[in-house]
Amino acid sequence: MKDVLVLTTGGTIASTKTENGLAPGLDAETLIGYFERRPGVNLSVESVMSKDSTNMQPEDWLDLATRIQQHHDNYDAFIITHGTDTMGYTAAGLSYLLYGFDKPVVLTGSQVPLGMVETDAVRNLHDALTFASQTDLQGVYLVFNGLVMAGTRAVKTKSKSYDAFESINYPYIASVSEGNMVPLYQPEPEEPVLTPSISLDPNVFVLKAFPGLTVDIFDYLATHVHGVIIESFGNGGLPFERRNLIPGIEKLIAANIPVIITTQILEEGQDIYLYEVGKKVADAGGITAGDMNTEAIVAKLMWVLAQTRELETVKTLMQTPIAHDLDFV
Ligand SMILES: NC(=O)C[C@H](N)C(=O)O
Repeated sequence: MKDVLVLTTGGTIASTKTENGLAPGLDAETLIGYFERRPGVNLSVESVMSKDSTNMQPEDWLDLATRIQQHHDNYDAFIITHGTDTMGYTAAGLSYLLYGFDKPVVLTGSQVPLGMVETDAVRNLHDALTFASQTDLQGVYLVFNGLVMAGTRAVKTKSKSYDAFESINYPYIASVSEGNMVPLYQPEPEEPVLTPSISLDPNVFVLKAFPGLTVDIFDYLATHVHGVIIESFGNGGLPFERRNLIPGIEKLIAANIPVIITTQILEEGQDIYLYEVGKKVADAGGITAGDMNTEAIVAKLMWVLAQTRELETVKTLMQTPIAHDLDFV
């Protein structure tokens, strides 16, 4: 018998029409009624919160991770129903917070609420249950529209279609349909090298570069945040002519604030030394995030900063592959 705990958090999957637009309203017992009963699977449910995932913040990831850790011995697998808008962030956040967790944790949700004829929720619930109850894999995964993705690699790329999520820079783990799972990729086992830690420092900032960005924003960042993520251009470049941003990076490093460099380009990661515009960023102390996505970098940096603010250690941890988040830097 497999004991599976469903944790509900809200999202479109649990939403109903209100005079203010769609909002979560479906209670956990009603939601669990939509799962089909399967021989050998015992389902329990716990309502954690009832939020549009837009309102979910790092404290909510901590709440979920703590509960899952507390329930570790009582269940074989966990399913979290969640809004799609920030599900990629929560999946990444839980991947770090539950570092070394030896059971599957599966997030799912829907683009159309349960109870509407065209809903994708029933399918996603069934598929999440199929994967959660059949897989031998451990750690955090996201199941959507028949595909299973690593929690650190799932990015929402469509705002309305059923195939809302893509696995970025990493193969899909499995496909799921009508109770059957077809494994597509066996993730490399990762040697546990770190101590698990359920803590976060949410004091980070994501800065998206654009032509015309001026360096003065760095003065504010240097005195207000503990870590900065810059979504640079292309392979990791930032301008060094006219509105030169390089002194801004140097200022942050001098203030002991790590500067993580990622790219606005969704696929294929970056190669920071390929161009002069990237090498200057690296020489100024920018820490390349390789092929990690922004969702994973945000969550990882919060997790790392809660453990250390020592720049070299932050760099080492950020560039250590965790939960399949990173293939190269
Ligand atoms: N499809 C969804 O779930 C979107 C919703 N706004 C949410 O993230 O909660």
